[in-house]
Amino acid sequence: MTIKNVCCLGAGYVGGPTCSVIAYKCPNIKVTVADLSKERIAQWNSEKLPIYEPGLDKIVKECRGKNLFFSSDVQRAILDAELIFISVNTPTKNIGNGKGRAADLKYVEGAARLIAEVAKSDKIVVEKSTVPVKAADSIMKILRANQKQGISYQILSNPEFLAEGTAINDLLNADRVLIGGEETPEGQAAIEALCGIYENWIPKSKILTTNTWSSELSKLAANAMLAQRISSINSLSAVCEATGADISEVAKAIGCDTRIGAKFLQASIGFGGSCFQKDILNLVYICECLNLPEVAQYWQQVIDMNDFQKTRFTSKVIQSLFNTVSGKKICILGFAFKKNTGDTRESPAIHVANTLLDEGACIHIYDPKVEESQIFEDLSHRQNIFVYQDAYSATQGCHAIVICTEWDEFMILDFNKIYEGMMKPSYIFDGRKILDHEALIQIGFQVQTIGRKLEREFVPRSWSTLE
Ligand SMILES: NC(=O)c1ccc[n+]([C@@H]2O[C@H](COP(=O)([O-])OP(=O)(O)OC[C@H]3O[C@@H](n4cnc5c(N)ncnc54)[C@H](O)[C@@H]3O)[C@@H](O)[C@H]2O)c1
Ligand SMILES: O=c1ccn([C@@H]2O[C@H](COP(=O)(O)OP(=O)(O)O[C@H]3O[C@H](CO)[C@@H](O)[C@H](O)[C@H]3O)[C@@H](O)[C@H]2O)c(=O)[nH]1
Repeated sequence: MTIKNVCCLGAGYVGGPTCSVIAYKCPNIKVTVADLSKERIAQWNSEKLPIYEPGLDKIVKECRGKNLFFSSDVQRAILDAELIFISVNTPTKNIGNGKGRAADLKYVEGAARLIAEVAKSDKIVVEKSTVPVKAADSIMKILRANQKQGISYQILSNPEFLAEGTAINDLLNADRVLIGGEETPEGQAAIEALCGIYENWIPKSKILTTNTWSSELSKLAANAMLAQRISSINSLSAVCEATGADISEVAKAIGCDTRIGAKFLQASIGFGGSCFQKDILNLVYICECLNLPEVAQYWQQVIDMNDFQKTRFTSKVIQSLFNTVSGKKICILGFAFKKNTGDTRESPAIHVANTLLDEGACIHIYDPKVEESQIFEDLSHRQNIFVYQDAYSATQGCHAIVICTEWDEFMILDFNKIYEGMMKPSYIFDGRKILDHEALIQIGFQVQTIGRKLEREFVPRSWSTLE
């Protein structure tokens, strides 16, 4: 079966880029991205897209109106499509059973019920959202319980592995595409149909097909393993700070072992983003439900270590500033959870800002891509927050700078100029290990970073030079 008409429910960080790339690579397929939010769809149809992702603008502008459409007419999109991606949000439940841990599947269920209500022909329904193992079973039950005569459904699991900031490259050059489905002839035919879409640009050898449950679990497992590496290296960064070892040197030394590999060993202020914490909590909850408490505790440690790292870093900032930040101006450079995105979900910068505000500090914030309104919303519209449009004005008159996101532009700032405008002693806390610490110390800064002791006696610049 060759698919000619695809729709995607959910025009978010996954649905938008994924379907744009499908449209771009498959000019013969009509792709409609549909969302219940009229506002989000209007943004996708405007000059300024709702998300910032390098390379996305070009692809959307090339395909939009040709074979790529953004629509809030969800019913129409479902009616016309042969294959439907469900790419809706699956946040952590915030009420009831499993509160704070289990994935909330209300939007997935809502999408399934909508398909059941509207569909008038056979549909392949593809789980793109990250879901607990066995979620496809629930979707199938809803669809089949509401099945109209003569209509049949196949459910596939096709988790998405893109990372924000590199989404387009990840989609164009995926390490692998994973498709799980039923082991029946109909299930296999549906898998073949979805493979047919990806084969337009992904080599066959990189398209893995499995049973549905392996596919669902692999997504949670991949995120848990990636986050575990970050927590492991962050735990060692604390040992480095206490001993004089340097975490960058340690990461390089262990990463050279091809069995370990160099990626995802960047010690940091802690991982953020909408996925890692949510998906590990989900895995922990599943393990508890399966009566596997030891396995649940094992993965819970990855999150506990991340919380420890965020708290440890923020405490260091406060302690270094003579154990009080009350009334001090502190500049946070970078508010997104990583560079090259405007996304702030679970950003460690939120933790840093809130803790400093609790201690009475006045916060100056600059991020190249995060909207001012988003920062105020993330910090619950608290007092003493000032958002700037560039790093120089944000740091002016501040006692300290805290680097929370590894934006490239922070590496090439004129720190001599920044130093002149700051209160003395001037502190920099580099939570991303991106700056030239030796050069900053030469300028006169007091510098602290992750995973490396940089203790220097405080000597103001004028005392240290013989004039
Ligand atoms: N953000 C990522 O980098 C990433 C990567 C891989 C997987 N995922 C997973 O993909 C899923 C989506 O994540 P996201 O970041 O794109 O979420 P998002 O919040 O950006 O977007 C979800 C969209 O779904 C819409 N929606 C909800 N119910 C709907 C319905 N019934 N019909 C149509 N639209 C509906 C919402 O209005 C929202 O715009 C999640 O399960 C997430 O875990 C995310
Ligand atoms: O060595 C590293 C790598 C990452 N991070 C941090 O970890 C977080 C997550 O980064 P990253 O994984 O690059 O971005 P995400 O967009 O959250 O992508 C993750 O989550 C997605 C959603 O499930 C998956 O699809 C991706 O494969 C997975 O990498 C960010 O705060 C990074 O700064 C580190 O601290 N050190």
